[in-house]
Amino acid sequence: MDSTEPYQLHVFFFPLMAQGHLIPFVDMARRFSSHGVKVTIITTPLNACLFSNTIDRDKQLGLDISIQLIPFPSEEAGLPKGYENAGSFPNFSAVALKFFNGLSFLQQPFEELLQEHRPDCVVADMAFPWVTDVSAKLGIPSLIFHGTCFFSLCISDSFRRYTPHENIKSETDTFVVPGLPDQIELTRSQLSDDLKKKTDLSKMMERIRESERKSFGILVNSFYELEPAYADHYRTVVGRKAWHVGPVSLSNRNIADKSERGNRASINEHAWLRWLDSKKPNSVLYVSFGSMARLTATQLLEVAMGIEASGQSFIWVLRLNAEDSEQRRITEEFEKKMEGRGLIIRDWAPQILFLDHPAVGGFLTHCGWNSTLESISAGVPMITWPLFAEQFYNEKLITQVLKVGMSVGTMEYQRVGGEKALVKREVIIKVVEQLMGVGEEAEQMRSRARELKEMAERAFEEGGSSYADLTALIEELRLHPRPTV
Ligand SMILES: O=c1ccn([C@@H]2O[C@H](COP(=O)(O)OP(=O)(O)O[C@H]3O[C@H](CO)[C@@H](O)[C@H](O)[C@H]3O)[C@@H](O)[C@H]2O)c(=O)[nH]1
Repeated sequence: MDSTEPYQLHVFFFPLMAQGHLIPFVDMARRFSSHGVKVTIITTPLNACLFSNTIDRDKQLGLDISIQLIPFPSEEAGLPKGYENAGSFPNFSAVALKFFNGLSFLQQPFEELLQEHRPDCVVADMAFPWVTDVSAKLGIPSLIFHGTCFFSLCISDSFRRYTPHENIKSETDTFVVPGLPDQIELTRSQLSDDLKKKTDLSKMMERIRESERKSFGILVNSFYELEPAYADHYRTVVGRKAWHVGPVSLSNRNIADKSERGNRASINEHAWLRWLDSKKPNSVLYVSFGSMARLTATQLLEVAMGIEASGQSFIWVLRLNAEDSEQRRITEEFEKKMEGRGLIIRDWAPQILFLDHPAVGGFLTHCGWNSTLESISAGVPMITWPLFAEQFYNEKLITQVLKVGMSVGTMEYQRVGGEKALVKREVIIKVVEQLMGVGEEAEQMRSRARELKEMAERAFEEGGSSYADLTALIEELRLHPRPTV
């Protein structure tokens, strides 16, 4: 190598096997690679199939990026063969503990890869808290990725620090989350059980925090201008070193990468594009609950009836339970009735292409952070319907801080795959009409959403805050002592 050339860093990326984590991880890895870093993504065979075409295209463009496979420990974890991704299980709640416990079996193959390749840095999902120690043994710095925004990381920190929820008797009384830049209120009913009592998952969260403290820092898929008060709060009050590198979905520049992102879409591109092209700007509502959630038959019916009565054109991405004939019947009948006015997509949609289409004017979302940030990056206001994880926190950022969304008003934390709370059709009709209508509030939201889109693009481009943070991180890693051999 020419001695004037900067040293080429080698970074391992190790995502959790769940679409909400795998997708931003792959985007992030590709982003590092486009900055001249040699990148290796570590995952299991069935997860690799979900993005290997994209990586092959990057390689053809000359990027130094590759995938290293390790076996998924189905047998050791007591899980059926052929399921390697959290979103592929019909009822993830029922197997979540086995799945997370099973992740520890990945430690040995991961350690062997580290020994063999000695990368300069590891970016690991928070779900692998052992990575920090394993890497430190070899003198390799590790960065942790949570998948969510600064805002929600700050709320989680406040719960740990002040435990405000422990002094509240009622599940439905609101309380203020202490110590934050804004007055954010939640109810106990919106919190996960793992926060309210000691469970195996809450013990795992303890290990995650410990590994965070020992790590080199945190990577965040967000941009500074979106949540400046929370980015500052996280760095100064929570006290973690953090780099914001998002919105990482903007790493996908061409149609092939966008349409195959995370999976192969289950609808032909010409069919949906022709359909959306035939619609007026901002006239279509996009409805999706992410990669994990499955609504009950009763809830599906309420959504269907609500959308029908609202008179709104729509695209609805459905994730059904294969064995539930009632779900199939309801949605098939609805699909027939709505022909022309609505497009129903089963399993997987090219979400970022939909959100980017000028006809899409609103997104009914479960507030997963990726969907939220993708909607913001596309300038699309949201209807918020949080279900689980940190989605109730994200909802507050959307509706209260950024003011680019309206809530359906759900109050109850759900288990993944077992959604029970019922949002009635009347509520759906009202909020759809409000967001997609011509009122002043909706107009202001659309205008704020457009501003955020521009800010997101600027942050990601050369000269922007996310670009600068990534460049600074790469420089800092270059100065870090090389791993021990
Ligand atoms: O048909 C689909 C469905 C989903 N997606 C993509 O899949 C991702 C889904 O991620 P997200 O919106 O964050 O939802 P979940 O899959 O539910 O994500 C989990 O992980 C996130 C990151 O930690 C958390 O914010 C969520 O609460 C948690 O449920 C997004 O990139 C979507 O664009 C598609 O492309 N097509």
